[in-house]
Amino acid sequence: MSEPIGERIRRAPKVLLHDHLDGGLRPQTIIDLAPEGHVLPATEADALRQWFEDSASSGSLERYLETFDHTVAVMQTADNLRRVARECVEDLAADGVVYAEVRYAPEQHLDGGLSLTEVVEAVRDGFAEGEAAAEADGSPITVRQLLTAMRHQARSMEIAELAVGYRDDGVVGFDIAGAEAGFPPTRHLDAFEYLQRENAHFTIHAGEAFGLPSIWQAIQWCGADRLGHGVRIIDDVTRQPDGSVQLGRLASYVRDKRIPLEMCPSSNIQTGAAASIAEHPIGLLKDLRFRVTVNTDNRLMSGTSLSRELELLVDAFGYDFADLRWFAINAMKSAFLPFDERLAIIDEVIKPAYAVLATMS
Ligand SMILES: O=c1[nH]cnc2c1ncn2[C@@H]1O[C@H](CO)[C@@H](O)[C@H]1O
Ligand SMILES: [Zn+2]
Repeated sequence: MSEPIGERIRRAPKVLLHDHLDGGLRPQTIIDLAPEGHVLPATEADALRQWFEDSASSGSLERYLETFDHTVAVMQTADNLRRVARECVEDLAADGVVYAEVRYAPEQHLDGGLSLTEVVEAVRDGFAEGEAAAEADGSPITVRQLLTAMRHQARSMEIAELAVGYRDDGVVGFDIAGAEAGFPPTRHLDAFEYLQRENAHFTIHAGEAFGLPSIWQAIQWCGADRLGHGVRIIDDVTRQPDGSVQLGRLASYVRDKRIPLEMCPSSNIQTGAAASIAEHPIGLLKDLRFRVTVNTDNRLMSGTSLSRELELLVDAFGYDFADLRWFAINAMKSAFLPFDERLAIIDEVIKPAYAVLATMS
């Protein structure tokens, strides 16, 4: 009997560039670690899991982000951060992810008295523990940190400096996240200019809850290497009555320069950035050969995994393992890991595994 498609997708090596540490906790861990006096919306794991998914599905990014109060609250000590980081790596490895960049905002983890460097080191240690456990378990994975600054706050320069300070110690890049409307990327221009002078890498959440101006600023003012979501680039793509497709100047630039789009289908449906998986712009953008990658965003809030996101796309667009290989290689090419390490994963892990999978389809 042939193996179910979902199981084959899970076993295929996958690459994840956009996953929030504070958006991927196990419900039981939240219950275990909730501090005295913090009232959770549910005290049983399945009910809590459901609450996150329901509450994050309002159609508004702002309301979606409110759910993070309950995850960030349990990530305020070094022990807790280490556990959450270790479990994150274990969960990704079990899902067949071989390389991941996991992001979080260090400035949101200081309420228990930790310093910014203590936060980064606790996550680093948890990732290392998770990598060791996955290796022992026969599912090796490499995980690196992206440090996020919250776009409504004013600590981006400090967080950019932190990212550069830890660039040889598990941190490969920088990001800004949070409510997009009203908080344009140029608000943090000094941080982006600093990172460019330091030859450092960064991605920017843009084109999710706000449209083309946000994407344009992220690329042309701030110099983003990648776009977090970037889904609204579709507003600069026009289908003519004869069925042909025309790209505007910005969309052309993004495609010509091979700027990676970190697309997160389920998350986009929950925040209203896309109507359904079948109508998600990823279908057309992939056909047009944009540098598309597939991501989870927040596994807890979306009740998802990278395998599940891919399976949804397989169902909606009829993708096969050649397409999944293309996504994995696109993502690995777009990673902030040094080139030689990226190449090693592509040549030694991804290509051999998909060569076997292709013969099975
Ligand atoms: O899709 C998103 N768009 C914008 N911000 C987000 C998204 N998902 C999570 N965060 C924000 O990023 C912080 C650090 O991980 C989270 O606390 C959340 O506020
Ligand atoms: Zn995100």
